[in-house]
Formats: sequence, C-alpha cells, structure tokens
Amino acid sequence: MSRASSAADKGAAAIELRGVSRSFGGLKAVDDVSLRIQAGTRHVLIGPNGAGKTTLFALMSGELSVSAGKVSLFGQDVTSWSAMRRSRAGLGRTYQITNVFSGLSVQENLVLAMRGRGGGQLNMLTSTRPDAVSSARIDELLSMCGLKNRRDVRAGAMSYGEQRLLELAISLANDPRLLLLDEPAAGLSPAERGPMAETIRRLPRELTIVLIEHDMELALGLADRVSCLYYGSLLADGTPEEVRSDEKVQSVYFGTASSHA
Ligand SMILES: Nc1ncnc2c1ncn2[C@@H]1O[C@H](COP(=O)(O)OP(=O)(O)OP(=O)(O)O)[C@@H](O)[C@H]1O
Repeated sequence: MSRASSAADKGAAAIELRGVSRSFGGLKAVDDVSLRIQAGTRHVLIGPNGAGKTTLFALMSGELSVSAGKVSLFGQDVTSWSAMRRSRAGLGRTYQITNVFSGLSVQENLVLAMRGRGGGQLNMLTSTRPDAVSSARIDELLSMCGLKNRRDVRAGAMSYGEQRLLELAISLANDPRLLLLDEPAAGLSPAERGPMAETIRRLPRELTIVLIEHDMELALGLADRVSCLYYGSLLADGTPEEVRSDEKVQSVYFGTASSHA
C-alpha cells in the first residue's frame, strides 16, 4: 500500500467542498460540487476549457466567495475566511500565468515570498538579503525545485521553464500543507515538462497537492485521484484508471463519441 493510500485510509481531509456553487451573473461556473481531498494525496482536476477548474481553485483558496455551499480546510469551516487567512492556515497556490518578480534574483524572490506571507507586510524597501535560517530554507527550496545553481540569477534571465520552477519554489516558501497548482506545465516545451513533472513527483508526500493540468499523460502520471469537471459539475471522480476509462469522461474530454454526458 502506498503512503498516499495509507494517509487516505485515515480519512483526514485536507480540503472538503460540500455543495459548492459559484455564479457569474446567469452563468453557473461551478455547480453544486462536493469533493473531499484526503490529506497526503495528489489530486488532479481535469476538464475541457471553461469547465470551472480555475474557479473551483479560487473557491478553495478564498480568492472568490461561494454563491452556495461550504468549504472546510483541515477540518475547519473556512467558508467565510479570506484568502490571506486560508494561506496562513497552510494553503498555497500557483497561477496559470507566471508570477515572479523578473527584475529580482531567484534568492530575492524567495526572500520576499517568505516575508510577504509570514505575517508581515511585503515591503520592497526592506532588505532582500536572507538571514541564516532563511538562507538554509532557500537552499532546500532550490534543491527541491532543481534550481540549485540559479540562486543569484535574475529571474527574468532564466528560461520560462526555470521561471515556472521558481514559481513552484515560491509557493513552497511558507511550508504549505495543501498546495493548489494551476497548470504548472502550461506553456512549457516537451523538454521542460519532464523536469516539472519530476519536481512535483518528488515533493514531500505529506504535502497534499491539487493540480489542474491539461497534459493528460503528465496529469494521470502524477495523480492518486482524478476529478473531471464539465460545465461546472463533477462528471467523474476516482483513480486515474477509473476516470480514464469512464465513458462520460471519454465522451466529453477525450473526444470519443461513444456516449453522451
Ligand atoms: N470573473 C468571471 N466573470 C465572469 N465569468 C467568469 C469569470 N471567471 C470565469 N468565468 C466563466 O466561468 C466559466 C468557468 O471558467 P474557468 O476559468 O473556471 O474554467 P477552466 O476550467 O479553468 O477553463 P480553462 O481550462 O480554459 O482555464 C467559464 O465560462 C468562464 O468564462
């Protein structure tokens, strides 16, 4: 039995959505979704463009409020909590678009990430030199994300693939317990996808990861569990094998016309 499944057997949920909906005007972007993501698992969200994946992430992280339903984080009802409060409770996330300070070095980006989310105000005028503790943590993060020799390089001078890895390192800077990764391989060349997938695969198993990914091979290769969204609703939820072979998923996502959703 894998460590992930033994964690799952304990039944502790990292995040749980109960009957969650979100409307934009007349459009139900997320429609009555209930989803329980067990602590220690790697859970991938798939679904066609516009299915509601990013909106669901924003409802988990607190960047958007729910129109209906409840969100719990590590057993606590956080439905009314701000994104900052959820972040302090251990939720980290990345975005589809790279979000690094391109004029700053890798180290400076990480120092700001640690300060910004450590409870203090993010202040660009304060020193971006790390103290000894932060310096050791930066070593760890760089090693974890395959950027060991890039510490003093300006972020904007690195390849796009390395910038995405830096973004991952930034999201890990404050030791999240639950990490939401929004298409970490988006825009990467086939040669850059491998290192990204490998880096995610090697992240500590106790870190719960929810991942949105369009690259099926990468997604299903990383996943313990998969959920497929379609027009805001949960179409299927299960192991990669179960979801891959689900007729409804094949019909709407993989493009076979063998069945209707
Ligand atoms: N702020 C917003 N205002 C209005 N409509 C929105 C807003 N955000 C998302 N939507 C709509 O909600 C639906 C779901 O969008 P969402 O971005 O969550 O889908 P997605 O599955 O992440 O898509 P993609 O794979 O293309 O990123 C879409 O129809 C989108 O146009």
